[in-house]
Amino acid sequence: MAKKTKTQKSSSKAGIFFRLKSFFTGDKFKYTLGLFLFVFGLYLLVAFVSFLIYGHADHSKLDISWRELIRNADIKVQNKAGKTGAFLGEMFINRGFGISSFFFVYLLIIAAFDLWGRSLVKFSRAMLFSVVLIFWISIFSGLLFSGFNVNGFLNPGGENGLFLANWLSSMVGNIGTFFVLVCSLFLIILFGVENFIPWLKQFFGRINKPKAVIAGTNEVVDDTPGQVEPDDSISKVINENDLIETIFDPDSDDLEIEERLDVSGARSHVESQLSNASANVDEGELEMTVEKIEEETDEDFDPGESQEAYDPTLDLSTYKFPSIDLLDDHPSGNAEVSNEELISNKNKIVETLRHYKIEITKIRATIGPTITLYEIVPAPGIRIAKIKNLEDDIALSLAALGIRIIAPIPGRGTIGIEVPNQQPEVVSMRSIISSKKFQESTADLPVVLGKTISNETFLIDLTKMPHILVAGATGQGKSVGLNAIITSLLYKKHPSQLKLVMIDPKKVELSLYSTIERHFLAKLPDDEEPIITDIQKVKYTLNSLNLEMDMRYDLLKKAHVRNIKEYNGKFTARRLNPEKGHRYLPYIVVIIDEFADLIMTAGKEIELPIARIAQLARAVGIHMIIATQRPSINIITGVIKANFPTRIAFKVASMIDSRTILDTPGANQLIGKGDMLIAMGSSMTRLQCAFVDTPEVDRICEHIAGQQGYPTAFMLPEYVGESEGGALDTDLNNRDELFDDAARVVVMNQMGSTSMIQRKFSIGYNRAGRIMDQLEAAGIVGPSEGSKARQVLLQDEYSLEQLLNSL
Ligand SMILES: Nc1ncnc2c1ncn2[C@@H]1O[C@H](COP(=O)(O)OP(=O)(O)OP(=O)(O)O)[C@@H](O)[C@H]1O
Repeated sequence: MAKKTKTQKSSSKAGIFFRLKSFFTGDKFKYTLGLFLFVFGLYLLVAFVSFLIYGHADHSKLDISWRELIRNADIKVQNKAGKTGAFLGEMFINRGFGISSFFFVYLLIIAAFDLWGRSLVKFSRAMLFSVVLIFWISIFSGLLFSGFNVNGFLNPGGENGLFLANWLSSMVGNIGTFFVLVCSLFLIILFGVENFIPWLKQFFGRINKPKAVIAGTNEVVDDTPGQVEPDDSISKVINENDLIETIFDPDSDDLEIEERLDVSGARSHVESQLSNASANVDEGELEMTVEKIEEETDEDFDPGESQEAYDPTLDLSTYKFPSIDLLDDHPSGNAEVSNEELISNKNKIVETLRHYKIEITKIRATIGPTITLYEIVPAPGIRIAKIKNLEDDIALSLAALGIRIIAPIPGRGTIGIEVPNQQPEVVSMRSIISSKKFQESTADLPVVLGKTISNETFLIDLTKMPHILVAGATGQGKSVGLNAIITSLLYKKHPSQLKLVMIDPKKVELSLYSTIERHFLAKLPDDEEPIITDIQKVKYTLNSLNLEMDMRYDLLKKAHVRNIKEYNGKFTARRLNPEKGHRYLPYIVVIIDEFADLIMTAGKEIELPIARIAQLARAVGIHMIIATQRPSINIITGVIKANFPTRIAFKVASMIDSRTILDTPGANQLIGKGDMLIAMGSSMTRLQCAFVDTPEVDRICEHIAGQQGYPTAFMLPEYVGESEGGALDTDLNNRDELFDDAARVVVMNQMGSTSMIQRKFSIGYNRAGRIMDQLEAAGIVGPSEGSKARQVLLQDEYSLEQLLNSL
């Protein structure tokens, strides 16, 4: 009996304790305290500002004894916060820390918002820096105003500041105190201001940047954009954005070559060279100079050097980036378009148009790697649609395939006729990897695809795309295109920064990358093959990527950041604690080569996880590139299309296919062998895709695989298929031994997240999922809400303990 009473007493004590605890950790208390701090902060602000304005007038009153001040209502002060305000101003500002006391107002207000669950800044950090700044400013002001009061009453450093300043200068002298203050200010900025170091580096980099010297001359040119006048010395050089335009007079056979020099781009002129392989050709009255543009390259470029060394790369600190020598220089020279070809094409275009009574005032040709763009300016009054309709007639008269009319060319006020060159140029991967644009790119996931019609290297940042759909009939360059994308990434990214998920139902296309498994590939824990070829495994992998995405979102939320870049920035600045589950997040690029096979076999089971990744994964650094030979509407469904804003089309069989992929005709008129169109939003660009052959890819993979790698491939979270996971253990008599602890964690954090349980207890996803189901069955959390955390149904630990006792 006595024992029972004792137990009852102790359980009622525990009850009071829990009730008190849950009151002080409960929302009501937080909101009330928050309100109190906020109002007090505002009051203090009014008191301080009034003190600065009216302190002079109130000063004499503050000498009266405090008891008298309280008792005698006739004693009035001008401070808008009354006598208390005047007193607080005197205590905080004059006797305390001077004007830096305003930081107390700041701290009160951010503390209030923190309690209301709307963190303006991280409180502990703000607190630390405020305290440091309070001391710094008060000492500085104490030193500056030592010996006199502003306005006869104000002590800007406060008594504490004055005391510390006096003490410091007695120890190290006024000069020493000044140095101490300057050094400490530097440290405050160093630790307090994000990105201060990169800014500093950039600043010193700018000061130290050597002046560039034009090759072969002694001329020194400042490397600042827009500074160089187009004088004789630079008119000989041309950068990669410059192009040679051939301007024709439509009525004569004369050919006038014009060099268009981009003055704004002149800074790169000094490093680039135009090889003036000039040839004068006499053809009757025609005199013509043919010039070849050589795009600037830097064969000595070692991508390894351009990488900023930062923490995650230290895992494999000896990793050497592939060198440019692993790539071949597929010799085909530059665009070999003869003058005869240019003139004959021009004549045929003009004649065909004349035949249909279309007069033109100007015609201009721009020679690209595989096609030449003839731009025409029609005479006034000619309808554009009329020219557009002549596509087939012009193709017939030129006896060439792949003619495309762009009417009008956006932003140029001309009509473009793209005519394939008789001898197309192969754009080697080597030439574009060594291009200045790629080398100097600061994009997070830079991808060089090839060259535009004006011989510019075309570079995209995959993080901005953010997912790409690639289509093209068989043999038109799709696989080469995918290899070009992967190669670009491998040349710029360290294994710690990038992971590739390779899905290849055709089993042959991506198999050559299996050797870089331990460096760049990601797979499911129980997968043997790093390249996923089996449909069932593809389903699991895509679902697992969804889980990875959800886990990454949880981490981003915990870190109060919006995207992977900010998250990794914070992580590398050591502002996120790995013990709390934070980790460096590599970008994940998912590559699917033959998407049609997957959709035909598994339909929605494939389409839905892909669509979900495509909709949500951009912010967490997961990007997808999916390729198909069969761009029909049952493969590229509306859902897929809506979520893949960037689409690449190699030559396709029909106009319908072109419409399916690009929403417009055009891809059916391409000439194959890497000739492609890339649509990004409303803009469309024709490119010659870079060519990278299988032996080159092999060499790159060998180079990477020969180096020290991680012990395994990057492991994606374990995913249990519905068939296996259907019989989840929700029998509460058979609870997991971590059930009680997991319940406490969930209630304490008020967050029903499986990945949180997984992290806290270092258990696999399956077990964490099972515990979550048991928590649901016990009524502790609500049902699953997809990617969102589940609702927690118990508000405090006291109710939880009661429930656990009753189970
Ligand atoms: N960018 C390019 N430059 C020059 N030639 C190219 C280019 N791309 C592809 N080719 C040529 O076309 C051939 C077929 O290319 P690729 O293997 O990429 O086609 P595909 O579209 O992937 O075909 P499939 O769908 O059957 O795999 C290559 O072997 C090469 O000879």
